Amino acid sequence: MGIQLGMPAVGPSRLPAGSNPAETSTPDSPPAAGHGVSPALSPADGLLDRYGRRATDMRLSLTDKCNLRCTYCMPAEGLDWLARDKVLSRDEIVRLVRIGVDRLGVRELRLTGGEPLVRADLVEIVAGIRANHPDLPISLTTNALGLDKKAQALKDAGLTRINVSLDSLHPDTFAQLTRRPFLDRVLRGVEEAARVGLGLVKINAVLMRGINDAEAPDLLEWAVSRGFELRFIEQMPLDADHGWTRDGMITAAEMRSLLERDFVLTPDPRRRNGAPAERWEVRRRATPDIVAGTVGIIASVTEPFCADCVRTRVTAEGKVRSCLFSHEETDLLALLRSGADDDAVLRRWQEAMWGKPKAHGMGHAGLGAADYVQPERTMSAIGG
Ligand SMILES: Nc1nc2c(ncn2[C@@H]2O[C@H](COP(=O)(O)OP(=O)(O)OP(=O)(O)O)[C@@H](O)[C@H]2O)c(=O)[nH]1
Ligand SMILES: C[S@@+](CC[C@H](N)C(=O)[O-])C[C@H]1O[C@@H](n2cnc3c(N)ncnc32)[C@H](O)[C@@H]1O
Ligand code: SF4
Ligand code: SF4
Repeated sequence: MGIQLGMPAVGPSRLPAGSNPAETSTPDSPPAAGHGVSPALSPADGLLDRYGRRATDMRLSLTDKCNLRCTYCMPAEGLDWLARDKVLSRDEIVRLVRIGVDRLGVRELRLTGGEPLVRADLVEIVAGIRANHPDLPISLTTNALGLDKKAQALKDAGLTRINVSLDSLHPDTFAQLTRRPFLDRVLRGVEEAARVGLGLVKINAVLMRGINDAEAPDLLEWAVSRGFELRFIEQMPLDADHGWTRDGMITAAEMRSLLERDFVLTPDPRRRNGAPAERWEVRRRATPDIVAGTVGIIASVTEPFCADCVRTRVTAEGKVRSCLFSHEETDLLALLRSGADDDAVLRRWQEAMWGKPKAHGMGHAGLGAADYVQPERTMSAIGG
């Protein structure tokens, strides 16, 4: 192992049995070196952090642009979009993924944004990554606008799976939440993704009090009857309008009780493996002996999963964010463009991840707590 400079062994395999230093019951301060002071890590250490977590799930934002304006994410007027030359090019993306996978232990890739489908070279990006990594799971999180025209090409290029964000099946509610009247187009995109075999299709829905919360059981019925896996998401304080409140948010517990109107939920026995979604088997009340499908609940606020976090994020500008809620970023794009070799890039990436906060961008979990400071970037600019 490459940890030197008197650093204690902190990798997961070297932790005391039964303990995880990222659990909220442990002290807020890191177990070793202060923030920014990283030990000499070898490539074999991968994307290890001070709390012993190792990131294997790379989430790469392809653009900050989007054609929707979801109220919990973007302001109505949009944002100041990045100039094209400030954004990772296809070749830079392919190279970063290669370094992550071949050198740093990345085992799955999520392409996100902004809206990844607005990138004209999306199919070429997927094909370029797939050419290097025949077995890498590559998934896309998208609002599905225009997916009906691109789904087959994406499948052919090597995309494995898709997550579509869809908060309502009612045109008016959809338009209220996204500030755009495009429900039909999104539904066409979802259907085409399923048709070409970009499955298992997952659907992401953020529940907003008084807007789409009452629709939760209908959304679930729609999803399970089509073989989709729906995930309900607690709203996080990452919106441009700073409109989030703890009381306004629909909690995971509320979500479960909303669904109980029509369904019985029982814990899914499969392992969670650090995934944001806690999964439940779904049975309709009318046919309680038949498992109709699965639902996931993503309780980032009330039931945080930071202790098992395996995610590393790279923004469209090529900056590493070790946590969704980080206040620090590490520029890899400038390094790539300076002619640096792969070793230099991977070292910088490792240093960034070593400084990963314990939870929610802080030394403890607590979205919306008195000491929580919302990051400057919105969810769309981070890469959700
Ligand atoms: N707090 C927190 N929330 C996250 C994180 N990653 C994802 N989420 C939340 O989970 C939602 C769904 O993320 P997706 O990228 O669609 O999918 P996923 O759940 O990570 O992955 P799969 O189940 O493998 O498709 C996001 O919109 C976020 O709200 C994370 O690292 N931290
Ligand atoms: C930022 S979007 C990027 C990809 C694509 N535009 C989409 O909407 O799927 C990724 C995910 O973040 C979620 N999201 C955005 N803002 C959020 C917030 N404040 N709290 C929780 N989830 C949020 C969206 O619902 C979406 O599922
Ligand atoms: S959640 Fe996705 S679709 Fe909605 S505004 Fe944000 S980036 Fe766009
Ligand atoms: S908030 Fe940060 S540490 Fe927690 S799960 Fe998300 S990215 Fe990981």
